[in-house]
Amino acid sequence: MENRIVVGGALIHQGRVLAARRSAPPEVAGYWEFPGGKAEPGETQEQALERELHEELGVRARALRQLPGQWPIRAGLELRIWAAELVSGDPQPLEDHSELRWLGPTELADVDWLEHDREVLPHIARLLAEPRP
Ligand SMILES: Nc1nc2c([nH]c(=O)n2[C@H]2C[C@H](O)[C@@H](COP(=O)(O)OP(=O)(O)OP(=O)(O)O)O2)c(=O)[nH]1
Repeated sequence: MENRIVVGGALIHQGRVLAARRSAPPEVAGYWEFPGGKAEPGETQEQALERELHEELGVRARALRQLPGQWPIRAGLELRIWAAELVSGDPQPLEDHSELRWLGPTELADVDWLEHDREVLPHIARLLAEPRP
């Protein structure tokens, strides 16, 4: 069976990134992640990410680029993390999350990330340091 991709979105807005605290399932509940989910068959990663961010947070977002790294989660499931930008809306924890936090460049280590997500934090720190238009 082909690997199914889980896309996590590092949603960036005004120099901060959104972290989301999972509410389920029990093995990951309480940990912080980049909101997202599984790509459906036929969907690109960008489409999956934009759909998931709309479903989970109620916002419109645009996928920007994939960050380095890919992590097997379990058999047949692999995580990729993308940078995304907020197009419109104010993120709300509509599904899967109990809490949301915008983190600035010096706050990235302030939440208890899922272990794979922790690995992309240096890339996120660099993105947040880029000058904004
Ligand atoms: N969404 C997301 N999942 C992550 C991240 N890091 C990480 O290890 N995971 C794991 C947790 C879950 O086991 C799996 C993703 O499942 P999910 O529950 O978000 O996917 P989904 O929304 O499509 O779920 P479902 O429709 O099948 O219920 O990947 C991350 O940054 N974002």
